[in-house]
Amino acid sequence: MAEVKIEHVRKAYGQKVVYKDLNLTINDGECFTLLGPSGCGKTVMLRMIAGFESPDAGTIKIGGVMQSSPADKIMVPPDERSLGVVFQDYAVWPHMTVKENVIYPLKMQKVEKGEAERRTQEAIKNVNLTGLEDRLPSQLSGGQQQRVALARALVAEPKIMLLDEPLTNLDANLREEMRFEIRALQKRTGVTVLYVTHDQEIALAISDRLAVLDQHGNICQIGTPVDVFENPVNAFVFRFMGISNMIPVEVRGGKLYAKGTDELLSEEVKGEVPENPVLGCRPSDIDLLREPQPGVPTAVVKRVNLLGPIVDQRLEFAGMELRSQIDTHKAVDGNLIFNEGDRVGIRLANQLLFDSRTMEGVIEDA
Ligand SMILES: Nc1ncnc2c1ncn2[C@@H]1O[C@H](COP(=O)(O)OP(=O)(O)OP(=O)(O)O)[C@@H](O)[C@H]1O
Repeated sequence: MAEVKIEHVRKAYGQKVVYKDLNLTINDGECFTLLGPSGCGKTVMLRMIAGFESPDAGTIKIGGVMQSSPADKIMVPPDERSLGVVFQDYAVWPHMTVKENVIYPLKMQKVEKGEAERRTQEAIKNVNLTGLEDRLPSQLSGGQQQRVALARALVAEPKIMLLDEPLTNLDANLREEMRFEIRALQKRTGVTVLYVTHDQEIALAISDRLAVLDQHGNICQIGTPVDVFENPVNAFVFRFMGISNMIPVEVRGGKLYAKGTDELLSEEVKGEVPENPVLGCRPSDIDLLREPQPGVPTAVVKRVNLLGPIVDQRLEFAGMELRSQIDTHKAVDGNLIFNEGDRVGIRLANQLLFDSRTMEGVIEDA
């Protein structure tokens, strides 16, 4: 069993409280991601689980066994926690070949030579580097070097792998390939993976479950990728999961209007209305109508960008900018690529209402 259980953990550096009361369980054999903005405390959490840092209070158990408990003066050292760790800057040794890099932890553990050889070959095979054993890191691509780091972490047969943004320095294509490979590797070996990132695309792609942290180190939501994407608990989570439009709204006579206007967004209001409601919608949730129609909100096209498979169009609506994205084929078929200055009708395909006070803290992509 390699369940990680964190209970009532507190951690501060001087005045800076990173975690007030952290509670989190990572199940045996799952790929779990911590997703949150820069500085929210992801690395601190990994370092506490790994045993590089002690919590100020609370407990951390792995497989039911206490690892950190300041009240009981328990602090199991990192090398006795059965963990594999790959950090973003956890470089492989440049003067050693792939094989020498990977076998190194087993030499340190004084594992018998034959067994060390066998396990090294297996770890190299698991990360698809067979045939490159004798190369030096300088003769490998960035992605291959990261795979060496993964193999070196795997070879010691850890119960848990802790991965801290290991793909950040790779180019987009490699990142996509590697996240698929990490996922496949995790399924093949059954190792529990805790992955840390600020990149929601990676989190959605590789996780069985993920936790979204806000900038204060609070866990806003834990769920499957589909859960979190489709049913975000607040505006922060919604905005963190992708490009978003946030429209301040108000309810009058049971209908939903853009705030301070007569632009009718919906004939009915679904669910509870928060105190300061904002409506969240993705660029793909906005349907554009070629001709403005009575009773349908109208926007003015400000900028048109063909981004290959999608057309991204910026609209001015009720004094704010909205972003619409349509599949390029559909946009061409439906005559929905506009000119700057065109007036268009808009319909919203969903209705997620949030309290605007939960919008704080997301840094929008440009
Ligand atoms: N050793 C330390 N001493 C003082 N403050 C620290 C220390 N380590 C971390 N912090 C602070 O704790 C907070 C959380 O840091 P952490 O590195 O966990 O963030 P993160 O979520 O991993 O960010 P990023 O995505 O940028 O790596 C930050 O405000 C950081 O400045």
